[in-house]
Amino acid sequence: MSKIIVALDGFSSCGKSTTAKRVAAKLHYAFVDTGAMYRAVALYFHRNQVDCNDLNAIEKALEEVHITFEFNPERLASDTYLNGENVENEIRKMYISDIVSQVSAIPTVRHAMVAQQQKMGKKKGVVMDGRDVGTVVFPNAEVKIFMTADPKIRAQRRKLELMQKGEDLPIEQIVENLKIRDEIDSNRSEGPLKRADDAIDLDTSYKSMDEQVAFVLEQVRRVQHAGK
Ligand SMILES: Nc1ncnc2c1ncn2[C@@H]1O[C@H](COP(=O)(O)OP(=O)(O)OP(=O)(O)O)[C@@H](O)[C@H]1O
Ligand SMILES: Nc1ccn([C@@H]2O[C@H](COP(=O)(O)O)[C@@H](O)[C@H]2O)c(=O)n1
Repeated sequence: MSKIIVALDGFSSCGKSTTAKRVAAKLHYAFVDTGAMYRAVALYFHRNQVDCNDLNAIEKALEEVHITFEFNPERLASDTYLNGENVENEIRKMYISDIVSQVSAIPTVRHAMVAQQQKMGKKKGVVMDGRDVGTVVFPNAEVKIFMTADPKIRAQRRKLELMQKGEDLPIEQIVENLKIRDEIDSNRSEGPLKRADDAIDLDTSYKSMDEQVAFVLEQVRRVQHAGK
């Protein structure tokens, strides 16, 4: 069976990454969490006080940012590394969620990340999740899914996840963060969050994780059988 590209885009906290991870494992494909890349850049900018309005400083900083993924056998998933440091936990914290959309809206940042993502998917056999995978990174991806979910359900799921990681935040703060991020992500000039015309919709509000994964796998099988 020839390898394809599976693009999962959509709003924050709809279940893109967890679904993509499981689909990739089932297909023996690579999984790329593009959000983790933007979060790692945001962490670097935060730590080094990079001025988001200073193009020279941004370009210089991006030369210093090296993002890699390494499989963690304890989590059975890949951890994100920034210049050799495991930043997987740090980039998921709320202070990064609060700044990442400002950083990811900078065109120079997007150009650098998109180029890396395109390299990662060059040989196909990849499941990639994000906001612009089916529109900008791989407009010819064989399977494109656009994920949505009720904002209250998304916030509740994220609250539970953060609690499990030791961050107990009021639901209102999480709702606000998701709302602001979706707004900035949808309205930026470069690579905005947008449903590709040929994407298939998946509303995860009342779906189980298994159902989500099965839905995506069904689309993959359909495309693979059609192309045989
Ligand atoms: N169908 C589901 N039922 C219950 N919980 C779910 C479901 N789908 C996803 N979740 C949970 O919701 C949370 C958010 O999921 P996930 O991180 O995959 O979303 P995402 O779309 O990748 O978010 P983001 O874009 O913010 O990274 C996770 O804790 C995940 O386990
Ligand atoms: N393709 C992408 C992926 C993500 N972003 C930005 O990163 C933020 C964090 O992403 P998560 O998937 O971890 O929530 C997101 O809010 C976007 O600002 C992006 O721009 N493009």
